[in-house]
Amino acid sequence: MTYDPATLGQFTITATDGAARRGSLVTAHGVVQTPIFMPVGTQGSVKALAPDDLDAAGAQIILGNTYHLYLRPGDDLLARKGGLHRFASWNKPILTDSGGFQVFSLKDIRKLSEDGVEFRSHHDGSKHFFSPEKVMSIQNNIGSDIMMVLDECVAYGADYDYTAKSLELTTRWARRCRQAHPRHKNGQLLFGINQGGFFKDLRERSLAQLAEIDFDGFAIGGLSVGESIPEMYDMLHHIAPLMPRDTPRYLMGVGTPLDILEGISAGVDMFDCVLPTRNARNGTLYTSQGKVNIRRAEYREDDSPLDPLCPCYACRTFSKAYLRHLYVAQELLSYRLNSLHNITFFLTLARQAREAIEQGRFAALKAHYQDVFAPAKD
Ligand SMILES: CNc1nc2c(CCc3ccc(C(F)(F)F)cc3)c3[nH]c(N)nc(=O)c3cc2[nH]1
Ligand SMILES: [Zn+2]
Repeated sequence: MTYDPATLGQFTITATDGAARRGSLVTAHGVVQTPIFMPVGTQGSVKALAPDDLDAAGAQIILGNTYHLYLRPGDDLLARKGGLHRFASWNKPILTDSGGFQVFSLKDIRKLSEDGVEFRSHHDGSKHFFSPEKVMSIQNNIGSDIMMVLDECVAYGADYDYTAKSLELTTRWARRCRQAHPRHKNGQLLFGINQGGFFKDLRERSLAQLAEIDFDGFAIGGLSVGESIPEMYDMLHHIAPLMPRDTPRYLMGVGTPLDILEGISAGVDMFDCVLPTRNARNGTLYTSQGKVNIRRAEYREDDSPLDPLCPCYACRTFSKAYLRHLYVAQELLSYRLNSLHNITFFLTLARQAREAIEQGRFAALKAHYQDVFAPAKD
């Protein structure tokens, strides 16, 4: 790819509406417009969708995972194939998570030390070790445009002392990642990850420590880990405004349409979530009129499109009755069409947010969707 080292990593805010920001981030594989939703492609593919589907849906950047890609096909193989962009024929930006969260989600098959984390592969039980330097090397081999530092995402409910110790380790690891990956080496940006659990003073301490390190952006980690919505929103609104203003803010693993709009209202710029593709596979579809469970018998003879306002191929071409049939018949086409629709919905939501911020009507957009997705009044 060709990029201009002078502008690489530049984040420009072109409009604000309250704390919400409309911006753009220069990466080696193109400029990313924010606020943005990033489809999750754990193993180098957004499940059931091909790059041309993602292009058609308006995806600007996809996510990959160090943990999964290291285990299979192997970051050394990816390096030999010219990196993940070429291997997966995706020529737009890629962000890779460091693998920290995935390893810590493996529960007891891992051991934590100052130097890193030892874990067993969920494929064959073989032993592996991730140090900050190792995950930087893996992400170099993957060739992602945005790399994440190795961090410890403490479990929901971790006590103050454990959380305080953990954030210090995460900061030391962040420094080692920075040292291992010189600024913008082969066009790759590096984001720090804020931790500190649900303790506001620890969150501020983590942020103060990370802000001293030269990062291209900052993520909020340790949320969407099983806490209640009010707990997540409370911490989100506390910490987001305290993060550096002139670099992107990424809220990891969030979230539902309403969570994303809440995050944008707090000043967050980047989001990722597995919901669109995961829920597509269980028939839960997001539409401009609310959630539709395509399995329901009421759609058996429904000739109307899934979402009359949606421009996606599934909504332009098929009826609810057919989409329901595919799901019930467990046809593979059901995964593809439902995933295409849900990804289009989340990307459209982000585009509508960008336009609303430019026009100073973000609060109205948020209120509209709060009505659309209000919990069913029983
Ligand atoms: C769902 N909740 C959640 N997800 C979280 C994630 C994963 C985000 C992610 C990134 C890439 C992929 C890929 F599959 F597309 F690759 C999948 C998921 C976190 N990641 C790190 N590093 N620290 C955190 O503290 C953290 C907290 C997280 N809460
Ligand atoms: Zn659609």
